[in-house]
Amino acid sequence: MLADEFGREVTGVRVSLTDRCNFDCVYCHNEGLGDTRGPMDPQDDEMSTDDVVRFLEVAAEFDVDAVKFTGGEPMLREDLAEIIERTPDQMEVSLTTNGTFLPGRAEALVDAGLERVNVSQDALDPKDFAEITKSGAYEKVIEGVKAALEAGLDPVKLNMVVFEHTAGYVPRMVDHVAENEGLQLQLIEYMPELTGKPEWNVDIERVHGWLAEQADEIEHREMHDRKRYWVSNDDGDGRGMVEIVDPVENPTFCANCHRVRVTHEGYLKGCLNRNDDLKSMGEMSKPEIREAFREVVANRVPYYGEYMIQNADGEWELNDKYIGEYAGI
Ligand SMILES: Nc1nc2c(ncn2[C@@H]2O[C@H](COP(=O)(O)OP(=O)(O)OP(=O)(O)O)[C@@H](O)[C@H]2O)c(=O)[nH]1
Ligand SMILES: C[S@@+](CC[C@H](N)C(=O)[O-])C[C@H]1O[C@@H](n2cnc3c(N)ncnc32)[C@H](O)[C@@H]1O
Ligand code: SF4
Ligand code: SF4
Repeated sequence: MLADEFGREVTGVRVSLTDRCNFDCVYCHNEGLGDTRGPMDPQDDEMSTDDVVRFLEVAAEFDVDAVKFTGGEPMLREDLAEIIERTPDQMEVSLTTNGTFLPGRAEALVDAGLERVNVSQDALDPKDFAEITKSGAYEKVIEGVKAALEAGLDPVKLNMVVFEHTAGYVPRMVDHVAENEGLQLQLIEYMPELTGKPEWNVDIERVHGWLAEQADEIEHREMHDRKRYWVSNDDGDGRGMVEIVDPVENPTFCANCHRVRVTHEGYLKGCLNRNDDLKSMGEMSKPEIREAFREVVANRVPYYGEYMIQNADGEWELNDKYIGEYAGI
């Protein structure tokens, strides 16, 4: 297994299969690569099925045991089932999707080897949903969640970004997962770095505080040291798990970051928040990909805590050490 100089072993990879999307969510960071707006048809810049599989085979050689497929909207890839089918057996396969294409396709993905799915659902109301996603596909997403549960995906996590437009929904979403078996809720701290709208920020500590009051039990997940709150519904006959993903200015989160990313164009990337460490796999052979993977892992640094450090006033700023060396400025 490969580890960086901060002792962070790389156990997972996060592969973006496309930057195309049928939604236009107001907050979207597109995995650190900007805009998803553009043509819906397959694009020449996307990794081919063979490119994705070749990379996964190399990652498996380094004992990587989990892959997350994401995007853009990964289900726009017609070859998704084939990619999953050809993913090395040792890897747990999960998918993050907006859910609209799950109806009619969830079962085939499970047959191919998909084990878990996260579906982005930021509201429980079609009007609010449309405002956030710029799409009227609310019913399709609800159908998608149902299809995922019926296909046996376990758990089905609902992803909700907590920001100005959604913060008021948190209690209803928590009840919703407590009342519906098979669902879990993942509350994602809004990342303003990549959207340029700091005014939408919500203090995630307040959400932690509220959940701590509601919870029967609190756990820590190994990945990112994320907190998980187990909450019962009002009638006491249902219980749901709520996980908080709170990476912003959180050195503990970064210290427990064990994944390398791959962009849809086949660039290896050591950190979501950085684009100055990209390494193209282009036409590389397997031995060359092995070398590139080693190099990207070796150059990984915890973003908050090393790449960005706190000054005397407690503000985060770029560590001088990386100016020029990585940041290219
Ligand atoms: N900054 C940062 N954000 C992350 C990281 N991992 C997840 N996130 C945020 O959380 C969002 C949701 O992640 P998902 O793809 O649903 O899944 P996950 O939380 O990574 O993994 P699972 O919970 O195991 O399914 C991502 O799109 C990011 O916004 C990370 O390592 N760094
Ligand atoms: C980029 S999307 C790609 C997968 C798929 N299209 C979807 O929406 O689930 C992956 C996740 O990133 C989250 N996300 C996007 N922009 C974000 C931001 N600015 N802050 C926090 N999370 C964000 C979304 O909510 C979604 O759950
Ligand atoms: S569905 Fe996912 S990729 Fe598409 S715009 Fe929304 S968050 Fe971004
Ligand atoms: S180092 Fe920190 S910001 Fe970068 S991907 Fe890992 S957890 Fe996210």
